[in-house]
Formats: sequence, C-alpha cells, structure tokens
Amino acid sequence: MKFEVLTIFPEIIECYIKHGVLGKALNKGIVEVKVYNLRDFTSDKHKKVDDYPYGGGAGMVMQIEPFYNAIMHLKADEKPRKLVLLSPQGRKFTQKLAQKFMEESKAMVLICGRYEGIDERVKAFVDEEVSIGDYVLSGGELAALVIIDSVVRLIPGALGDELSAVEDSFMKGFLDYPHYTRPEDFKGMKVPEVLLSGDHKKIALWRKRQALKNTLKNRPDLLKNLSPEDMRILKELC
Ligand SMILES: CN1CCCC[C@@H]1Cn1ccc2ccc(-c3n[nH]c(N)c3C#N)cc21
Repeated sequence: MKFEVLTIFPEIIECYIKHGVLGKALNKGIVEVKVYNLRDFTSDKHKKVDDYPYGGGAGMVMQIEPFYNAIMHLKADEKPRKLVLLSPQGRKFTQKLAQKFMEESKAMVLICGRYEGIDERVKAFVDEEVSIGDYVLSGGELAALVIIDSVVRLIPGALGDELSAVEDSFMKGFLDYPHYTRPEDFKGMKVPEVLLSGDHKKIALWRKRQALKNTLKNRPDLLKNLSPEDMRILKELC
C-alpha cells in the first residue's frame, strides 16, 4: 500500500514513519510513504501557501493552487488513488473505516492543511473528508499519521503476528483487557493470581470479563452486537 502525504511540514510525517510497526512495514516493502511539501507546488518566489480569508475573520486560509498543482502532479501517473482530506468537518474516522481503506485502496493521498483551514474549492478534487475526533488540532498531519498507522496495522504481514491486529481492541467490538508483565509484585502491587495460574481457559474468561467491565465503564456505546456468551458475562457484571 502506498501513502502520499501533502503537507507544509514534511518533517512531522518523515520523523514518525521511521519508527515501530510502520518502520518495519516500510523496511519490508509492505508499505510506501511519500511526503510532498506543498511549498514545492507554489508559483511565487516566497513559496506562499496562505492568504487572508474572503469575507474577513481571524487567521489565514491555505490557497487552492499548491493543493491543485500537487494533486495534478500525483494524478499524472494515472494510477488509481483515494484522495482524503483531513478536516474537523470530516466524517468520523473509525476502525471500520480503517478496514475499508485497507481493503479498497492500493494508494491513498492524505491532504493536510494548517492555519484556519484550506480553500473550500480543494474539496472538488478529493474523495473523502475525514476527522479523527471531536477536538481541534493545529493541522492535518497528526490525523494523517493516525490513519496511516491504523491502516498499516491491518495489512496482512505488517505486524509479523497475524493475531495482533485481530486481537486489537475495537476490532472485537469492545475495549482491551488489562496487561501485566514482570515484576510479579511491584511495591505490593501484585499481578492478578489468575494470570499466574497457567489455566488458559480461566485466563481467557478473566480477560473477557475485564474487557467487558472496562467497556461498560468507559465506552458503553461500543457494546452492540455482543455474542450470547458475552452478553451473559456482561449481565453478570451488571
Ligand atoms: C485550528 N484551526 C482552526 C479551527 C479549525 C482547525 C484549524 C487547524 N487545522 C487546519 C487544517 C486542519 C486539518 C485537520 C484538523 C483537525 N482538527 N481536529 C481533527 N480531528 C482534525 C482532523 N482530521 C485541524 C486543522
């Protein structure tokens, strides 16, 4: 899968993708990430990308020309790609949408604005407008990284452990169970006995109960379409 990112801060993207799962997937050739500086698609000597908003108001708005020139440059190879604009006005990004992007797109262009936002006419050239959550960021780059990271995790072979993606919370429809590792006793804070028992059936049941308990407490909205067994466990918790 190929990601092409349009931004005025390429370093933000370049720094993050070198590390962790993403770095390994890049080294394996499972993923390719190309970052384009929108300033390279300007036509003035100052590489200007923003201007004052028509109609007045605070701040600056990013001009359409650099976005248009960059998108036309990418489209010149006539290869199919999904163009995604990151924006607070976009549809909510979820695990389900990450799965859809992974399944349907061989290549994605992630378009990152800054300032007060970008000229509305850029939307005529994009396929999707996506928001990663109901909070205000300073630009689209962090959102682009969230999308890249969550989509790459779903690519077969990217994690090197097929179970990991399947085991990820949100894939199962509820939150994750608690995790523990050595030491067994840290200043009197002990690891739950069941995890030391070696009884895998008991451990699995304990983890399911804890996951459902966490979900009921913090994200009851996720508790839909539970299996009869999970519903039975949930009812015991109520
Ligand atoms: C602060 N400044 C004035 C208020 C409006 C936003 C603007 C900053 N800004 C400019 C381009 C841009 C793109 C995405 C996001 C963004 N914020 N929150 C999300 N979930 C986002 C996504 N995905 C913010 C952006």
